[in-house]
Amino acid sequence: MRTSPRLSLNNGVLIDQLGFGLYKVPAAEAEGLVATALAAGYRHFDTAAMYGNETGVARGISSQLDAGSGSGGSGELFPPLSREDVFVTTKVWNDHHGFDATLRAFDDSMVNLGLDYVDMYLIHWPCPRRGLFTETYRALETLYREGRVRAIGVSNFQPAHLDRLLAGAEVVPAVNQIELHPWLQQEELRSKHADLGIRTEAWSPLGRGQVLADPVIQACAAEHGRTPAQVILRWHMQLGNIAIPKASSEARIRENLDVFNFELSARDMAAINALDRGQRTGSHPDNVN
Ligand SMILES: NC(=O)C1=CN([C@@H]2O[C@H](COP(=O)(O)OP(=O)(O)OC[C@H]3O[C@@H](n4cnc5c(N)ncnc54)[C@H](OP(=O)(O)O)[C@@H]3O)[C@@H](O)[C@H]2O)C=CC1
Ligand SMILES: O=C(O)C(=O)[C@@H](O)[C@H](O)C(=O)CO
Repeated sequence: MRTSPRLSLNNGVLIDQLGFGLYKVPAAEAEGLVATALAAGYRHFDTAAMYGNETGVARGISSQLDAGSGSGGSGELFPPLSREDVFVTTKVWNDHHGFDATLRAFDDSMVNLGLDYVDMYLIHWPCPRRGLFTETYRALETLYREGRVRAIGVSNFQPAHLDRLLAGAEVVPAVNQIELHPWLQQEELRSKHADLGIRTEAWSPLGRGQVLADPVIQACAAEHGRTPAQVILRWHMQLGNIAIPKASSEARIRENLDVFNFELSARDMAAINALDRGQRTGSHPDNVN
């Protein structure tokens, strides 16, 4: 059964607020991890052409389609999982910017994923020096109008990139997927997204694991009898972010989804909000081309 609540995107499409990220997961391992995550209750998967694992993600999903979607081995019977229950995001990589190249990249991703449609297609990075993201986005709008993708959006867009995109766009991006965790809280972007009706999606929501050691997070976890990962993911949920943590073991996969039965107080939220130090674990979007 689905565990995460769903949020409505700006076109009414629903997305699970907590999904599963697949960066640096080899295709052969993706199959097993996706199957494990589905059995645990995840229904939202974040991949990309650049991750090289779309075929493994597809195999993991199809291994569970029409199978009982058990949520914990209790022997209960659940309805079979169908394609419509699963939300799959993939992304066009930087070397396929441009209208025709993006349409070709999308076709390749569809073949890899073996799907009739993709739930969400994103521009992975704006690549400002290539100067092609508006043209790339026109290809996404075409795919959206053709019904091949249910929602389109961007990733790693800075405020100026969004302004430039929106000046010529017909479809407001459904999400901007950005690096976001307690050490990099992206307040300016979050408030711009809220004004524009764009959902904020947090990549590296655990700061690639680095933020787990933060003493404030550790103290909060001890106080609630939770793990540091659960505290950080709960913080994301209470802020209204979509978050896509990656994990490599069944125990962590389940732990990260088990965040919907406790609440951080206003004091906890304020203490975590005070941890922002503008610290990236990945590249600055202006430097990726
Ligand atoms: N659009 C973009 O440009 C980007 C998108 N992404 C997306 O975001 C996803 C998540 O980001 P990612 O960079 O993977 O980083 P995360 O913040 O999700 O952290 C993942 C790291 O935390 C560890 N971890 C996960 N859960 C736990 C836990 N419960 N306890 C202890 N350690 C834990 C993992 O270890 P282990 O794996 O060993 O379990 C891994 O080392 C990616 O997989 C990808 O889908 C990421 C980067 C850029
Ligand atoms: O994971 C992704 O989707 C990425 O694009 C990156 O992790 C990226 O390659 C990066 O952060 C490099 O610093």
